Amino acid sequence: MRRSLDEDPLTLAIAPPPDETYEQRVIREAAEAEAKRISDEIDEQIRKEREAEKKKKKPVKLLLLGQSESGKTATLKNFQLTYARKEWSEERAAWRAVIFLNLVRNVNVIMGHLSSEMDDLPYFPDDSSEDITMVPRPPRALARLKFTEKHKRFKVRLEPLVSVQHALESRLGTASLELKSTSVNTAAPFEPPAPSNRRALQEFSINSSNGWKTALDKFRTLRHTPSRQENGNGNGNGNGNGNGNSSPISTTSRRKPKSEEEDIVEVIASCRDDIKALWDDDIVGEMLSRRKVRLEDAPGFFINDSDRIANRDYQPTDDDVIRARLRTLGVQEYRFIFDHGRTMGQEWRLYDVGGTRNSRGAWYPYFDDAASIPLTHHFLSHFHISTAAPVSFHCLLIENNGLILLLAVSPFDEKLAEDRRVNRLEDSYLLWRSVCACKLLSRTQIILCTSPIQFWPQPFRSHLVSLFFFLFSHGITVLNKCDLLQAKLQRGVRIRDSVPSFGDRKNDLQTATRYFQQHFKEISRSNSHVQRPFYVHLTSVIVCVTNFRNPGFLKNFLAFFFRQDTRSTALKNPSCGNTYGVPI
Ligand SMILES: Nc1nc2c(ncn2[C@@H]2O[C@H](COP(=O)(O)OP(=O)(O)OP(=O)(O)O)[C@@H](O)[C@H]2O)c(=O)[nH]1
Ligand SMILES: [Mg+2]
Repeated sequence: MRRSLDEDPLTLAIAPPPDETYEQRVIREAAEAEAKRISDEIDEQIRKEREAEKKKKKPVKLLLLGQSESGKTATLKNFQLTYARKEWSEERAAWRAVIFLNLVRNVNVIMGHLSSEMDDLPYFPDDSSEDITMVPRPPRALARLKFTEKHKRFKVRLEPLVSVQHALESRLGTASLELKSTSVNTAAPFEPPAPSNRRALQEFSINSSNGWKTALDKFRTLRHTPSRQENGNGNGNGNGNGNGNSSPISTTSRRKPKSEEEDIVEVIASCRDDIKALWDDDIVGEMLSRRKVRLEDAPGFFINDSDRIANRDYQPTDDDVIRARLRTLGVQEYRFIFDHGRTMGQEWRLYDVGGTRNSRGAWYPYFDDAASIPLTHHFLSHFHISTAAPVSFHCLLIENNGLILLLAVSPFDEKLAEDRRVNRLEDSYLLWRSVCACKLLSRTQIILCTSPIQFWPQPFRSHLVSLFFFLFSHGITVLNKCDLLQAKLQRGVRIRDSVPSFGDRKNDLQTATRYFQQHFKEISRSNSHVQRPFYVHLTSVIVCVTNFRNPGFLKNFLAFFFRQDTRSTALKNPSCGNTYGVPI
């Protein structure tokens, strides 16, 4: 049975009264129009919010690549420091152990050299399978150094730091140990793995549970859960358990973790004056220079800060954390929700990889934008590359997002830690060439950094991410490890001695950076399947300072970061790049 329209209860309810006057009708219709306007406004608002939500939800994914020690993790830390401050400050204290380890390890390196020099022996750092011919030895023609009682005392007093190093290493896990050798002898691991290098892939897993986060977590857990451990010992009090004084820390010690940590701090603090005296000692300085040991340029160098760090109350500063060195293992995924700034609420996923040659095989799956299996943290931690897993199965991470390749030019005269036969710069060239030639990446914009931005003055650091936004759209070279490069050149290290093709060019920063950039550009041009735009930007602190003397640069630099629409302007106008970049 059909009801007539007049009988519909809703229609009846909203129908105007039958005796409505003309004035009443005008008022009613105006009210209805106003209600509709408000309703439309609300709908529009909801639509906009949904759109914004959709945009916001799409995370920005960024893959950080580069050889070991090129500064990938330092770059990641810069992101975190700038845009996820809460997480950063929660984590900062846990870096104390890493910084202690970095400090102690450097002291132990000096002590190793000192002992062998005093005994007139060559020194082989750690248990590395170092080629004897590559170990720097003092020239025989020089007179023997005059060691005194003071040096003997250093040996005795700083001896406990060896055990401290081992204790810290065992706490922090594999990431705290630098790789000393590898069976992989190629810089280009991203070709689909041939049977011959599948073995290398097997050596590690893609795992988010073995990186610095986990290393730090281990340390944090130990610090925050003393009571559980203490119960086992039948004594509920963490202090004064009669284990004595600053005796060397034993890795096999069964003492409570909290007191072990206190012991570590105690030993380091008690060695403070000797560390300083050792570093300031002229004979030791002469010995290191004869042996061509430049600890100041090495990752995680903190001896100059030992007064502050070898201290019971020491708490790491932001700079300390960025300078701290802990190797990345496998592939690590980090998620940041930016907690302020223009991109507040935006989720970023950064993928930090291990850069040693034997780790690079793990990068390949991350280039694959053919498949699109969503990758979660959980998934990562259970995903292993094995000889059985076909590479095509590996999943997309980078969709239409970016990739930052960090290549250091400053170690032009250094060797890879994992393969002492390979020059670092040569490895960088090979790496860059294979990334350019990689078909999977042929349409990916690549950001080539020659080091992270960690040594920028603080005010400029906060623009790091904005810079990367810009770089995303370009595929740009950022030459950024100029602090070390310049220091090296100023000390008189000649590039041509390590890079013969550099020839008789001027041995200064500007000439060197131009030369290296040109080389990278040539490699890109001759190896890329699809030509990429190639701009060069100098971003290290030293170059920044130089550039800031140029008002044009400063104006553009600031305008670029502070104006909402500058990014698109810069994109439309390629000459913009030259204002603060270097045309080559
Ligand atoms: N002086 C100087 N030191 C840098 C620079 N970039 C990185 N470092 C230091 O070099 C060390 C290595 O940097 P990381 O960020 O750990 O290198 P990585 O690329 O993550 O290395 P892997 O994890 O082994 O692949 C750290 O102690 C950094 O503080 C730079 O531009 N100048
Ligand atoms: Mg790293």
